[in-house]
Amino acid sequence: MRSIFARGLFERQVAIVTGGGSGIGLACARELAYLGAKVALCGRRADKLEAAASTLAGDGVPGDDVLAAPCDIREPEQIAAFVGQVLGKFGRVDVLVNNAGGQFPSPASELTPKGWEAVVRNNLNGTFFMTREVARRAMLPARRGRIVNVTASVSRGFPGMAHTGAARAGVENLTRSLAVEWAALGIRINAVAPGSNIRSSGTSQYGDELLELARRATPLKRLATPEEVSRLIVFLASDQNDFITGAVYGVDGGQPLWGDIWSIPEPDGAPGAPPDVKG
Ligand SMILES: CCCCCCCCC/C=C/C(=O)SCCNC(=O)CCNC(=O)[C@H](O)C(C)(C)COP(=O)(O)OP(=O)(O)OC[C@H]1O[C@@H](n2cnc3c(N)ncnc32)[C@H](O)[C@@H]1OP(=O)(O)O
Ligand SMILES: NC(=O)C1=CN([C@@H]2O[C@H](COP(=O)(O)OP(=O)(O)OC[C@H]3O[C@@H](n4cnc5c(N)ncnc54)[C@H](OP(=O)(O)O)[C@@H]3O)[C@@H](O)[C@H]2O)C=CC1
Repeated sequence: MRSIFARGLFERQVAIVTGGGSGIGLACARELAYLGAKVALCGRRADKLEAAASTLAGDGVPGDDVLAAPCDIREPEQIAAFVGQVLGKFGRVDVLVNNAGGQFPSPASELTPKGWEAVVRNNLNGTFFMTREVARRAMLPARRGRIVNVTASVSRGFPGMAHTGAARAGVENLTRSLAVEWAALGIRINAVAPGSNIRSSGTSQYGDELLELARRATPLKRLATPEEVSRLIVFLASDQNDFITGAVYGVDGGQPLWGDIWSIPEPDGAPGAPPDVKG
């Protein structure tokens, strides 16, 4: 089953999915296209985008309904050029899924200014500049639009990846601010926060061992698929969602509610054991 939603839900609509070349973004692009949207995908690597376009063609999506073009969301000029391409080809943007993102694990004390900035630009600045560009050039003039920001489950902090935790928390707060600023202008904006327990091209970079730790730390005791994240994004991106804005939803099997998500090494010199409290 490609979608739990009725075909035609996105008929005549145009959706941008950043990071649509793989994982959760590709699952969203496939589902949106299946439901009738014309889709525009971006990412940094052309080969991933070409493979994604072939996947969509294999799904039966007409080539004219797909635009896949490189764009590094850390670069505002590239964002402006990409949005220009989308408007040139399709003439409108109804849906924006800010899914592109990523980081690298590092103890906070080892993060260099360049490394910190790279990740904040990737996850916070890129999301804001893409949103601003699409809003100004398409959604605000049309007085309609649905934006979904894909963040990460950071409500308990993100030890071992403080840069991305801070950036994702920034996106969540941005989501609330824009929801109010643009409420009267026909735009709804929400965030979806996957746990570290989604089996995707993204988490495969961290290895099976970390995924197994995440599975065990998940009350539902399994990993999820990108499609299970996509269906919530797609609902929030649809016109059927009119009354939800400024919300952040976890798709995480209850993971933030219980136990260690993963272990990070004890810092040098830290006491290895809890204090003896016997009296
Ligand atoms: C703990 C438990 C975990 C547990 C982990 C479990 C988490 C699961 C939850 C999350 C899942 C996902 O997000 S899934 C998605 C995962 N996918 C990704 O993360 C891939 C995307 N990430 C990236 O592209 C990179 O991390 C990012 C930095 C953003 C962009 O990389 P680039 O190579 O373009 O970066 P550059 O601009 O060249 O590099 C800038 C600087 O960044 C730093 N830098 C870049 N890569 C680095 C690296 N691997 N290790 C150290 N430092 C690095 C260096 O200081 C670089 O400067 P120099 O030293 O001068 O070069
Ligand atoms: N899978 C999971 O469990 C979790 C995922 N997430 C988040 O969900 C989102 C999707 O992740 P997932 O599908 O798993 O992982 P992927 O790594 O498959 O997806 C990330 C996508 O973002 C693109 N991307 C990364 N940086 C940039 C950039 N600067 N400009 C444009 N595109 C970029 C990548 O393409 P390219 O390399 O070609 O640029 C890639 O297609 C990400 O934001 C991720 O951090 C959060 C928590 C958990």
